[in-house]
Amino acid sequence: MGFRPTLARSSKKSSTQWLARQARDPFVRQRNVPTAAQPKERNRTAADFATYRSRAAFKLLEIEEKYKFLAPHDVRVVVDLGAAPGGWSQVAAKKLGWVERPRVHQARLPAGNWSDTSPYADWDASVESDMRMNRELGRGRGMIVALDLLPMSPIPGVQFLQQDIFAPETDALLQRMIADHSTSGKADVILCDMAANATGNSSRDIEASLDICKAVFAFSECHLRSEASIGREFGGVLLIKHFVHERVNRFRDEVLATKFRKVTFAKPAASRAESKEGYFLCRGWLGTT
Ligand SMILES: C[S@@+](CC[C@H](N)C(=O)[O-])C[C@H]1O[C@@H](n2cnc3c(N)ncnc32)[C@H](O)[C@@H]1O
Repeated sequence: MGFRPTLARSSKKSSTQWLARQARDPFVRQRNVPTAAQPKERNRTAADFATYRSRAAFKLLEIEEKYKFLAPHDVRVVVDLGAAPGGWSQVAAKKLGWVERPRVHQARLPAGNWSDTSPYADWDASVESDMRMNRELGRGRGMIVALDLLPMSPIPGVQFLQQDIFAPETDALLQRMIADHSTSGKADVILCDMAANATGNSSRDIEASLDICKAVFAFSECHLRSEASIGREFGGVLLIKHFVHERVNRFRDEVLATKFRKVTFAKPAASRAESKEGYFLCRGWLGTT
């Protein structure tokens, strides 16, 4: 059913603003009115809006179109942290040459207490069948390793792990997934669009954003390809969402900027102006010395 602006009149101010914003949002309009006149956001076509699962996909597309860090042919393993519902994974898989078709694959860990006894048995079987299917499909180079707390429906070229980034076993599980697709055991690109639920308390929200940035940086320290580790000219890339704040900028200056050749701030047009989110694109991981 299409969006009805009359609803806004009987609502409170905040919901009125929300409804009006939804009405202007080309991604939402496309989803609500699939057969109506097709909107365009900058150079996006209606097909683009129909293709991706989230408006977040357009943020990654914009940053990627400008900096082309997924395009190089030696980018084969991309980790997508905070991936659900899957827009960024779709973009990354496409950039690696995967084509979305009805036949899909997905590696999922067994639910329940898999970590208590022999967590890897079922999983190994699932990864093996995944890889066989990839070979049969013969499409795309490399793999996207995606993680989220929430479930995510399958995308070709994407292996998904439903898990908390902060859980102690997550690192080892992601490491196994990366190693399955990379001879060096390292990821070429790490993406993080992860966000904790906003509390409305800005210092708590900043704290949560910093916690995520620190956890993802620690993960990158172990799993991102460096110039030395891989004998390539340019080290790996980390794209990380954050809430814009001077404390986070300090983290950029004191941590990110010392470990990457170049750190660039990005605020794509697809990110709402009123949102405090921004992205750090960190290129050229120098490695740990
Ligand atoms: C903005 S959404 C990501 C949208 C995604 N990039 C896309 O294009 O569809 C942020 C995601 O981070 C996930 N998330 C938040 N905290 C997390 C955590 N501790 N571990 C794993 N995922 C988390 C949320 O479940 C949510 O799906």
